Amino acid sequence: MTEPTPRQPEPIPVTLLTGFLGAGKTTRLNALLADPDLKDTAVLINEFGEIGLDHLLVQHFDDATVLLASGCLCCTVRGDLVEGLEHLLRRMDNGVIPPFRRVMIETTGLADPAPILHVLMMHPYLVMRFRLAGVVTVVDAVNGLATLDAHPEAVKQVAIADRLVVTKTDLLDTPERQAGFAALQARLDLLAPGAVRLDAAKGEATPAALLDAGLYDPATKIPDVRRWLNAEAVEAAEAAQRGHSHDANRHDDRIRAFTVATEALVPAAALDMFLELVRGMHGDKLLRLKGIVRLAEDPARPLVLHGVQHVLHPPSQLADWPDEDRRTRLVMIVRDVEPAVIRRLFDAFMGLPAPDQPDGRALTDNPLAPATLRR
Ligand SMILES: Nc1nc2c(ncn2[C@@H]2O[C@H](COP(=O)(O)OP(=O)(O)OP(=O)(O)O)[C@@H](O)[C@H]2O)c(=O)[nH]1
Repeated sequence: MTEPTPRQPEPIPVTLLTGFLGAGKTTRLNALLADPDLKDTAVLINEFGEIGLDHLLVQHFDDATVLLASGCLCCTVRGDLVEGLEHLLRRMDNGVIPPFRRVMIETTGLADPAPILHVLMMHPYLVMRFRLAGVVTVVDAVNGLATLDAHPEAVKQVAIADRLVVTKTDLLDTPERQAGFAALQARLDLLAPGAVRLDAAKGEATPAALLDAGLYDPATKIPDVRRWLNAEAVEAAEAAQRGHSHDANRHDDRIRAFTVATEALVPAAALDMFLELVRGMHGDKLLRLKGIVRLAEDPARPLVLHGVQHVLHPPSQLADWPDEDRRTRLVMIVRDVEPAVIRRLFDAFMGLPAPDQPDGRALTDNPLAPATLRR
């Protein structure tokens, strides 16, 4: 008789809380952790900010709190993060700390969030035990505009957000500040059209609104693709931007959010080649990719894609389509690359080459190209 395979525990949702220096991350974290529903949350903090976590909460979460080294940028943080997450799991699995139901990671204000997301997407063990529940970016209503102008990392933090929390709107007490805030809102529309925006001062940044930005509806555990992709908002923003000229000197004007959609079935090999090429040629410019794909080989079970720069989360398949919309839809956020270039590439791999374009010709006239693409 064969031993029953032990059931894999449900992956634990992880929320990444980011935002520029002084934007209000720790204040938000404190407010969230005060909610009784979040009492079994483990917290990883990149460094303690000036106001720190509320004293009682630090005590309360002491066993489940890991203070990461204060080295703030990219690679140095990766090892600490892996170690921090493994440490938490080990202590939970051994019964040293009570089980936690979610993890929140607060980055430093200067952090590029991509390497942190990479850990959650490609670590062979952690990827099985944790799932990304979303990126929450905090933006200061008063200083946000100047910060976006001066700091490309702040632009990136905003561009990859699933949720944007605007703080300090209570300080918009002069016409200048109000005008600055209106300009900030326009920038956020352009940079992160798919991110739901919440005003902290109006009490909108509730745990429910912030913490479950992942694919699965937390209440029903059913995938909610429409809400997760929010492709409609990205399409609407793209339409609104069409025809506008851009000042190429501004960091965020080089960022574009766009969608690629098709009714056609997508052959797995064509999708693989498309993704390989996009990651190979434009990986560092691909800030974020989310998508759902109707595979030719298995059209009834949609494939879910999620990537940040060169790194793609191992794709997963849903048991069924969650709603009537069965189109393949990809939402991409790119920097310094024209959406048209990516779209042409997608069409070329889908067997819809544009013969007047070098991209299309290179694929269709190339004797080494797969037979399905040759004319
Ligand atoms: N008026 C007002 N002040 C706020 C709000 N949110 C945060 N603050 C204040 O802004 C300052 C910075 O907030 P923090 O929560 O420390 O910001 P942070 O992003 O964690 O800062 P760093 O850790 O330095 O990156 C603190 O003095 C907060 O009290 C808000 O919505 N309104």
